[in-house]
Order: sequence, then structure tokens, then C-alpha cells
Amino acid sequence: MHSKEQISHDEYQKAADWLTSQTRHRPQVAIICGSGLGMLADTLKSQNSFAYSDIPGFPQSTVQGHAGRLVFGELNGKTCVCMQGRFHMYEGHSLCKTTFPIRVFKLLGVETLIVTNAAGSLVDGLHIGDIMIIKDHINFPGLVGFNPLTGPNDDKFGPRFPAMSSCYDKGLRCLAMEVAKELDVAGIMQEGVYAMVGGPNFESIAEARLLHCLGVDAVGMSTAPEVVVATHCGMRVFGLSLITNKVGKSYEDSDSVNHEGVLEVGRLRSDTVQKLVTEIIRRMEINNNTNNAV
Ligand SMILES: O=P(O)(O)O[C@@H]1C[C@H](O)[C@@H](CO)O1
Ligand code: HPA
Repeated sequence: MHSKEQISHDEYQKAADWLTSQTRHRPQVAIICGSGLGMLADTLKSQNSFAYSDIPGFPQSTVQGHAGRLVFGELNGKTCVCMQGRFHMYEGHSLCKTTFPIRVFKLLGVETLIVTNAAGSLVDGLHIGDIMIIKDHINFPGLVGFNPLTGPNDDKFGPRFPAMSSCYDKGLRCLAMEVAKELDVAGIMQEGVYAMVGGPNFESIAEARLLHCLGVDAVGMSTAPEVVVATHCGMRVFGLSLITNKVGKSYEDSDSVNHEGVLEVGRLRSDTVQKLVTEIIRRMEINNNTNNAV
């Protein structure tokens, strides 16, 4: 099911044209809000917002903590578009549907994608409430063939065989650490490797041990397909994982993770994530990559 669905260039264009006709904002930066992090969209000024159900071709959000709205507005001198709610593979969407908005953003002229997510920590150094700057990812569904780029390549967006060796922009990662120091939150921030699993169940103990052995710092159920599609079409990407739980690696652990707890940590840390992202956006340079809307 995942590899067969194809979306034509016209369908992306139709969504982009519809949005262009509904708002005067022409975004340079897109932000995807992870579980419990939807408040990031509330910081935008001069907002225009659209329910996903009104946008041609957009899927629907079905997960609690993902409101299902696209919000346009200004943030610290940059024009932004914010997904208040993302799409996950486990909701039953094909991977090209979960990543549909990314190519629409490209057609709108977006140059930089900021992804946020909730994730579970597999390492001692990452605690609940910490924020991990994503240095790299392991796209487990992608490794076994569930990849949004499967199928005929659309050369207007990017090459058949895109590199993924530097998809999380180094300059933005350095900027994030500088900003963290200035905001006095460097103590809860570090870089790490995010792994995407299919979900929707959380990990078994043996799976958690496997992920840990493979060098994963934090695990979640999203993000990698979005980053693959954004990198394919030449966007600059920056990603943050909010650590919402520790992933149990011992059969003696009695704590078990649940989505309510994930959302609660999102609410508790929303202010910090918001301040970080806002300040990074204020200070990021725009127009320093070579991609134009296709
Ligand atoms: O959208 P994200 O990746 O932030 O959501 C995470 C993964 C699952 O969707 C959910 C589990 O609580 O949070
Ligand atoms: O522990 C987790 N595992 C997978 N996805 C998650 N999203 C938040 N926490 C987790």
C-alpha cells in the first residue's frame, strides 16, 4: 500500500495555488510541530490559518495533540508557515501523503524546514524534558523500503538518488547551541541521533536494547520521511526532539510510557522550545542556499 500511491506534480501545485490565493504570506520557513508542541504556531503574528480539511489534497490529523491546522504568519522578521499537527505512517497514510505538505511548502518558496517531535530517550545522558538537536537519523521504515521517494522520481523536485549524509544543517545546529547558551538552557541540550520506527506501539524491552546497541539516542514515530523529502528537494533542515520519556531497557523497570505523559512533557517544556525556535528563526540567514521554488 505504501509504495503504490503516487501524487502528481499537479496535485502539489493545486494545494500551493489554493494557499497562495488565500493568504498574502509567502513563507521562507516551515515549522512542523510535534506531539504536544502545537503552541509554536501561536507565536506567529498576523496569522492566517487553514484547517487541513479545507486544503486541497491534505490528509487529516487523527492524533490527539495534533490540531490539524496550517498557520501562516510573521515571526521575528521571517515569514513562516507552521503545521499545527503532522501526519504519521501509523495513522494509515501512505508515506507520500504524510510528506505531502513538504513539497507544497517547496512550491510556496520555503527554503528552511524546522522539524520538532516528541521522542523517548535510550541513553543515560538524555533526561525527560531535555531537548536533543538532531544530528542525524536512522530511518528504519526507509531501510526496508518504506520511503516517500519510492516510485517514479519527480525530477522537478530533486534527483533520483539524493544524498542524506548531511541533511541536518550544521550551521543551524551550531546556531541552536549558541542560542541555547544565551537563553541559559544549554544544560538541557545536546546533539544526538534520532531513529524513526513505525509505531504506533511503543518499544518492547528487546527492541529498546537493539536500538541502543545501534547507536540511537532518541526514538520516535515521525520526522525521517519529512526530512528525506525536504532534503530531496533541496531544503535546509533543522530538527529538535523533546525527550518526553525514558525508553525502558530493563525487565525490572515498572514505568511504562503513554501518549498522555508525552503530551504533558510537551506542555511543560513548550515555553522553552518556543523561545529557542523563535530566537533561532530571528538569527538565521535566509537565502543562503541555492534552491528556488520548482
Ligand atoms: O509527532 P511526534 O513524532 O512528535 O509524535 C510522537 C510519536 C507518536 O506520534 C506520539 C507518541 O506519544 O508522539
Ligand atoms: O518512547 C517513544 N518511542 C517512540 N515514539 C515516541 N514518541 C515519544 N516517546 C516515544
